[in-house]
Amino acid sequence: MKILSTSIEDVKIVEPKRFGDQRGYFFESWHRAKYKEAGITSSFVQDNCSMSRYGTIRGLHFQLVHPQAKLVQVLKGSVYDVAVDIRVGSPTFGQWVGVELSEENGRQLYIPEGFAHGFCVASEEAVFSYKCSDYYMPEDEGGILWSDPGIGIEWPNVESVLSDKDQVYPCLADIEPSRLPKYSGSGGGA
Ligand SMILES: Cc1cn([C@H]2C[C@H](O)[C@@H](COP(=O)(O)OP(=O)(O)O[C@H]3O[C@H](C)C(=O)[C@H](O)[C@H]3O)O2)c(=O)[nH]c1=O
Repeated sequence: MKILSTSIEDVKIVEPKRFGDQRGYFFESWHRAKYKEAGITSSFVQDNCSMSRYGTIRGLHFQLVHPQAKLVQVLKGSVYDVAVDIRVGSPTFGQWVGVELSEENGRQLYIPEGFAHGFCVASEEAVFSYKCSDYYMPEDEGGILWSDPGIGIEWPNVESVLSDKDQVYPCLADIEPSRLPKYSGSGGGA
């Protein structure tokens, strides 16, 4: 397994070792001891899976009181995956990381607590699978507009297919700081 840094400390790209043979391929998608040794110490409690068609954008979502660190990957297809640092007080507050995740590149992205997360589907369909370090709490969910000009995410040029709620989230600058997670120093789970 390889761990790659990104422009935001604590957001890591993980490249699990893939074993290919005449049947196809195998890789370990999670291994607590090996990931801990690599600095990813979150204890995940919920796995999610979604399938989305070309052009879908899901996000930017976060939970406030029950923040979720995530280990995300694409099992089929390809997405442009984005993590935005929304931790009040963070030196990289408002900055974002975008990474292509695909079945082909086999990459995972580790996103610590305190980030807004979203992705855009660049293939005909994408099956997106991820681990969360806290349970889904709909009443605790917040969101930021995917096209927030103050963040300036460079999404790939695709039609944007969004849920009703994802179309009306506020921009980061319009959210009360008390409604955003707080920065508690680097190493938030990574
Ligand atoms: C997230 C979630 C959703 N649901 C139910 C609630 C809705 O009836 C349905 C679809 O939910 P939603 O439209 O919020 O799904 P996404 O837009 O894929 O949300 C996710 O999108 C971005 C990319 C994320 O990182 C979050 O994990 C999550 O917010 O699944 C559940 O039952 N459990 C869950 O954990």
